[in-house]
Amino acid sequence: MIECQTKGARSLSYLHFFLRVVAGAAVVKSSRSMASRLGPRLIYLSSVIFLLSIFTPISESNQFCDAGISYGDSACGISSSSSSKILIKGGTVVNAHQQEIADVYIEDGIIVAVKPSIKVSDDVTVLDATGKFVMPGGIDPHTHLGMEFMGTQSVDDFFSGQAAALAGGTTMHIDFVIPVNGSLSAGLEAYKDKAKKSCMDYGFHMAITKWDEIVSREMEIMVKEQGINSFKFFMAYKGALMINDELLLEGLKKCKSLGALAMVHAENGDAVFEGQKKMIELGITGPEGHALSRPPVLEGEATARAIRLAGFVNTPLYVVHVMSTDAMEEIARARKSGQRVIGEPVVSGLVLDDSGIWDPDFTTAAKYVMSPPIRASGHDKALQAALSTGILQLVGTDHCVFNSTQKAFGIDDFRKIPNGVNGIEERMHLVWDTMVESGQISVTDYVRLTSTECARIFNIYPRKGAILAGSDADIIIFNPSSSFEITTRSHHSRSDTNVFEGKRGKGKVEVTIAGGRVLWNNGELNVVPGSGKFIKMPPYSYLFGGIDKADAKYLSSLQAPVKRSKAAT
Ligand SMILES: NC(=O)NCCC(=O)O
Ligand SMILES: [Zn+2]
Ligand SMILES: [Zn+2]
Repeated sequence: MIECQTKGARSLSYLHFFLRVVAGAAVVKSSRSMASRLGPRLIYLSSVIFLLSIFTPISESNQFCDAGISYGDSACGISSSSSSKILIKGGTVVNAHQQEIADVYIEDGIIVAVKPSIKVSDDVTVLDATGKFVMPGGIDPHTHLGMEFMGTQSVDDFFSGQAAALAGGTTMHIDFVIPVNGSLSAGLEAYKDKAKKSCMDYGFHMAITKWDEIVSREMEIMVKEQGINSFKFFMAYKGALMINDELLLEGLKKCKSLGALAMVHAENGDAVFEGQKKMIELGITGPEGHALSRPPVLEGEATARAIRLAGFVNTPLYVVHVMSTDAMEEIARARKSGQRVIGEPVVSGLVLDDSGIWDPDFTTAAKYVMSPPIRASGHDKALQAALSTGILQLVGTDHCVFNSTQKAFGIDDFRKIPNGVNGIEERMHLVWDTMVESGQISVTDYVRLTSTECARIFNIYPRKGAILAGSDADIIIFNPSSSFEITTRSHHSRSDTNVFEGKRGKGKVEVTIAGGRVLWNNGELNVVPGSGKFIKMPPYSYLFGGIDKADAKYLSSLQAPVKRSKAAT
């Protein structure tokens, strides 16, 4: 059991309790002596004290309750510490490069020391982590909170989605800004507004949905002034977000010139459109039509095309939500040839197969509709193997949740089912159980795949993704001997369904510390809207190192004179 309240926090609670008792007594006494000389003034004074004592927060969880939201039974009582000094004692501290038994001392949101036997004063909150892993909080590279998509909006916003993330051990996420009518700056303003209610740190990628001089200039502003270092190109969603090869080429060149990472949703959108028409003509209108209309070959084709175009421009490429063996093998081939390609599987693709989408119950089947689709059994295992051998580099979620009422927009036509599934709360547990418990990866690999590699790729390491002196205090305490179970009843998402319903496994995130505060502690969530920070991500991550040398070599090879003999007349 984890010790949680500091002496300071306890005495604050006692003081609060005392204040309430005194003020309450004063109200009673003054009402009894109403006829006395001081009556009206005393009534006024004591009533003010009494009201103040009622509305003075005991802990931040009161603000959480004021927001009209509660998670768990005791979220509105005295819960986690708000101390700015925390000592995590006796755990196994795991970084991507090593693990060691050590204490971790935190002050004002920053890790101050990581070493054995740290001594602290009485005002420090002490968390005993003996027998447990102390790891960097998860970083989810791929989310869509409050996303306007397919005529509706994903139900988890920057508060509920982040609260769910924290309950599952994730302390930062990177969301995709969607431009407004192609305008990046209008899109960014809209997302800054959505993110005002954040209760944990976040960053932004930016989607590119049209091309002109203004967009090109706005990309520069995003990178140089707004802390965005990655741009996503949707090769699918014809008639909505989809771009063509010409735009992709322009975008790749611009990304390279800015040191920004190009990302692709790789599916052949024209062929998907054809596939959808074919299914409807055949009378296949249910959710299974979604999977049948966009088979793995279309994901493989688009992945190969994006890789070749990025190779042609010589700029790094990040392939989001790799769902099939077809796409994964294209990435493997490119990496083997020396090309800088990052592959991101998502937790739904790693642990689920397509059986759900064939369920006879529409609500059940529709909840699995996402793009690219969750594939037939076999792809999941291949993606796990690719992750464990370094072909794929990090795990995201693509958390983009629509409830069963929204999914029912497509009851007669699978093309109208909003695409997206959950995962932000479940990723850390499912990756542990699937990959570490099965012996496919080590604990240090787990940290790399769920946190460190994301921080490196998006150029915020070691501020994020590490337990080192000077890093942000985003930390989880993970009990490998405990267990988890996923249910819609107990999850923190606003959705009324969960694609991982009923999954159980070993390991449990017992404590989540974000920004140096204990926000999740043994089933109690203690979050404050507006407390999360936007994390600026600078350009030119490690993926760009040496690109200029390769370019220079290529250019000089072009300048070698070609000797031709004069043609006979
Ligand atoms: N993946 C999905 O189905 N929905 C979210 C948008 C996207 O990433 O394509
Ligand atoms: Zn996508
Ligand atoms: Zn996505």
